[in-house]
Amino acid sequence: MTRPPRLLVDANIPHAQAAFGGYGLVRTMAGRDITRDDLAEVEALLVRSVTPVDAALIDGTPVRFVGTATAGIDHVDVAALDERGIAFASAPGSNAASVVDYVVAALLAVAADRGETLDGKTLGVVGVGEVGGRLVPRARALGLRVLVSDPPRASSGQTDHDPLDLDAVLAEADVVTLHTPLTRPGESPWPTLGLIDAEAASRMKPDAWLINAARGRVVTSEAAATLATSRPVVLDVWPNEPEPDPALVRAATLATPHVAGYAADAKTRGTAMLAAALAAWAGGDAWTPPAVDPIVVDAPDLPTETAVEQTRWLDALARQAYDVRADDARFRAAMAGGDGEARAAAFATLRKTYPERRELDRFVVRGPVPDSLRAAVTAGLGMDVDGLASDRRP
Ligand SMILES: NC(=O)c1ccc[n+]([C@@H]2O[C@H](COP(=O)([O-])OP(=O)(O)OC[C@H]3O[C@@H](n4cnc5c(N)ncnc54)[C@H](O)[C@@H]3O)[C@@H](O)[C@H]2O)c1
Ligand SMILES: O=C(O)[C@H](O)[C@H](O)COP(=O)(O)O
Repeated sequence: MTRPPRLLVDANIPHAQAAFGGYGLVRTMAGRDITRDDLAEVEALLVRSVTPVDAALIDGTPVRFVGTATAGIDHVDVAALDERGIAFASAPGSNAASVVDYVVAALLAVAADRGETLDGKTLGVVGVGEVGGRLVPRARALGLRVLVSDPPRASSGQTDHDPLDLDAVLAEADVVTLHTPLTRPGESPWPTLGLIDAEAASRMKPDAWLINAARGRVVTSEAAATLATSRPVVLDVWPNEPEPDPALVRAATLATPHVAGYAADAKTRGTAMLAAALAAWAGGDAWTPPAVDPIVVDAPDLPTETAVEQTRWLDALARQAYDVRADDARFRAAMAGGDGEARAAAFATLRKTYPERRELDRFVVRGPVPDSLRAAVTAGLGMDVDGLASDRRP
């Protein structure tokens, strides 16, 4: 009797048994701990971003399929897999809506806490793929003027966003938000490793905010630290994960442990994309994720006369669905003490035990939404304002 295929799956990939169990025996383990020895009998390896997959990991193992339930693939040596005829799949766009929610929540939180409005600010979006491309219309609906930079897309005529070069965006943006992959020199004509270094940072407006929810090393530690002394800096990703520099965590305005893409819907979508790829490769039926019900949030009972009040109102609505300040508080507390090893363990634990969060477009608003804010709620936050219309009070 031939033995069934074996699959090794990162324990942070949800629904693993339901989605992959039909293909063989599923074993799960912490992604950071996976070694070559663990793959001795494994045909399919399913990881997230914390498992470097290269020749050293897979050579001498029976692995024939590698999947990563993530958008970023900088942890996978795709050329090495190609050379060995190993099938590869990732989950492009699976968590884009979740990252956009994170950026929107952070923009509103920082503006509201500073008594500012987003209305009329210029947002510079660096990288307009799955995340950046979806962020553009949502930011515009929140009243931001948007400039974009994406040389790879510009050079292939792939964007309708009228891209500028990075310098032009840095010179004009009030907020710069990064949504590029991490690429090293030689991997791309436009490598992003250290894209925002001290020199690039010095070309930003003196009070321009920086948001990095892409990869930590797209910004140098030096640039991040310098910028954080003089303006809001929001960091979800860190140059040396899982051991971020505690001084940089303290200096950041909002600091989170690489969870921008961690909405439950996004993780489930990543699993479903890998299940579909596995079905196409091995044959079989793709897994269908369970349906989810909409969730009700209440229209805040706050004034909306001025632009600053409107930003506060939107922030109060958004944080009922996703509270980025709570993520920040948990992370800050966890990074406040202990040595590097303890902080690395805490970083992993925060991610493993991340509370259930839903994408903003799963929410329906109960109560009156002022006409002046309707577009910001529906197109900016992505929430439904009509789903409970019959419940609305005059
Ligand atoms: N924090 C998180 O939880 C999280 C979640 C998802 C993705 N990410 C990161 O964000 C990155 C972007 O995600 P995505 O889904 O939008 O990827 P994507 O591949 O769809 O888009 C990336 C875009 O960046 C552009 N780009 C490449 N080099 C550039 C450069 N030098 N300057 C400007 N633009 C450049 C590409 O042309 C592309 O349009 C991922 O590669 C991943 O590393 C982080
Ligand atoms: O690239 C991605 O998709 C994200 O960075 C991803 O959400 C990171 O989460 P991890 O794979 O580390 O669990």
